[in-house]
Amino acid sequence: MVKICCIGAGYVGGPTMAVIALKCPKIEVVVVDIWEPRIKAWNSDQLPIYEPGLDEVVKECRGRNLFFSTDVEKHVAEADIVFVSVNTPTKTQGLGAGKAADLTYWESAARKIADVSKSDKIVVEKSTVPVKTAEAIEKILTHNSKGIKFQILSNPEFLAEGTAIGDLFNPDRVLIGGRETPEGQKAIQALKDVYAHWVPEDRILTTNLWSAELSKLAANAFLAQRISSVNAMSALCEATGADVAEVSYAVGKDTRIGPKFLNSSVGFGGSCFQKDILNLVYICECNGLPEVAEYWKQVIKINDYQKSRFVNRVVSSMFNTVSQKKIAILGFAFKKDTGDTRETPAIDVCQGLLGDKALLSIYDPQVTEDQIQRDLIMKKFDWDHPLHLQPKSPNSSVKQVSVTWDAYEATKGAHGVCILTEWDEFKTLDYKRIYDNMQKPAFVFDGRNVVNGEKLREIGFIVYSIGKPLDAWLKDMPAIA
Ligand SMILES: NC(=O)C1=CN([C@@H]2O[C@H](COP(=O)(O)OP(=O)(O)OC[C@H]3O[C@@H](n4cnc5c(N)ncnc54)[C@H](O)[C@@H]3O)[C@@H](O)[C@H]2O)C=CC1
Ligand SMILES: O=C(O)[C@H]1O[C@H](OP(=O)(O)OP(=O)(O)OC[C@H]2O[C@@H](n3ccc(=O)[nH]c3=O)[C@H](O)[C@@H]2O)[C@H](O)[C@@H](O)[C@@H]1O
Repeated sequence: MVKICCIGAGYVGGPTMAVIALKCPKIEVVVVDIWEPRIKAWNSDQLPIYEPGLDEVVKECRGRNLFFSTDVEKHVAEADIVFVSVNTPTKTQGLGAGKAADLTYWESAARKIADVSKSDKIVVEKSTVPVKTAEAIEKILTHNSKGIKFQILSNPEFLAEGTAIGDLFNPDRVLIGGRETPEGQKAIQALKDVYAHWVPEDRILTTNLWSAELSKLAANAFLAQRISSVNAMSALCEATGADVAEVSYAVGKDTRIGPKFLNSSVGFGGSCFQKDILNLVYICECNGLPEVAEYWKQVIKINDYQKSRFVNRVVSSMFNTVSQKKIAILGFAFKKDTGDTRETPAIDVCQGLLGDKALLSIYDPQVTEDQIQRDLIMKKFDWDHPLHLQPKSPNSSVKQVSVTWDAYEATKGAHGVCILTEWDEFKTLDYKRIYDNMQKPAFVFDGRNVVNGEKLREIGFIVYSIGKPLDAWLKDMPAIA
């Protein structure tokens, strides 16, 4: 029986390995992590991450050929294929701080593999890493390997949160990069055989190591670039009376451009887009390519601009001050169908409003008060370290913030409502009831274009929708970005 071990039981390691176990009943899959509570949760009925469809997959194979354990050494030693899916955060200190990937966790995983291995192994980079990481990992492994042979493969993951199970069941492609030697090709074939249990052969792409590593950074940069492009257009739409949804639709009808990933928003979030682009920028700078670095940096700059533009719009519309005004925040996760708040635009928007002394009342169907308070206090990039290794936040909370489990409670007595995540339930709230319980004039700032602006205007709201023609009220109170 082929044995797979995955180091890192997070948003990628957990779902990916669960699907491999489901599709390959004859392969034993063990997911290991140093973070005990997380492994405990994987072994319970309350999985550590919320992901539609994940519970069913785990239930079917946990205990059969899928296991979760903290015994990293034992399971790495026994495995034929070791996936590494640990954190690769942005460095917060030292050389490359604020841009370069922090490979501390990767290096520690690689050293562990080298230390405990007694047989040859295929080591698979599942984490997103800088191009050329495999070379460094090879050095660590071969340096300590006591004659044991390791083959390194790059097999980046392209799943998106909220749709992870569907993405894993039916991937656009599986990418495997390896050495062009006979041993490298043999390792590629072994991993191909795993995916071939359910992925059609023409969707399994094989490349050299560096192409695979770089393709992952490139794919995220291209995706984020589309959002920044449409968000840049949204500002121009507001200035000219064009409607960004109509522009996106018309542009996306060109088959060369395509319709996906053209939704204007308050900004992209999530654990990877910003981190991976910063990493790309750093790699370009290190390779003496400042123009290329500048080009990609602009994707982040527009994203930051979009978030601050939104805050400015809120404040300027409300007579240039939100001091002591209750503002309801609907949605805190970085997108719908996930409880993940890593790099969510809601953090920047809330911090912006708090900077203007607003009182925030936050509701998200999947995010706890504890998480929200931690996010609002935490320093940039600290969030991307394993929870038990994150710097302890001061034992305090942001006093001007309250968190509720009910949208109507959050909006009661508020001057304004900001919609920051596109949860489906926000489309069907009783906005008349919300309006009746708010201060007047009552504002809705829709950062995801989920509500029907016309209907809300009929109720009496002043409505701002990203990239849509502006209400007369908003035109009279221009926001300075
Ligand atoms: N979250 C996502 O949707 C995607 C993430 N990625 C990439 O996958 C990688 C992992 O991301 P996530 O799963 O989101 O991170 P995560 O933070 O949810 O999980 C990483 C896990 O690795 C564990 N870990 C760290 N060092 C360890 C060590 N030495 N030994 C054992 N366990 C260790 C941590 O305790 C943590 O549970 C990152 O490189 C990320 O860029 C790639 C595609 C999608
Ligand atoms: O490397 C990663 O971590 C992953 O990053 C993204 O996945 P994810 O961040 O989970 O979610 P997305 O659906 O890409 O959304 C990212 C952000 O962009 C925003 N977005 C997305 C699409 C759009 O049209 N407009 C828009 O503002 C979302 O609301 C969200 O805040 C990529 O889509 C995955 O392919 C990749 O594997």
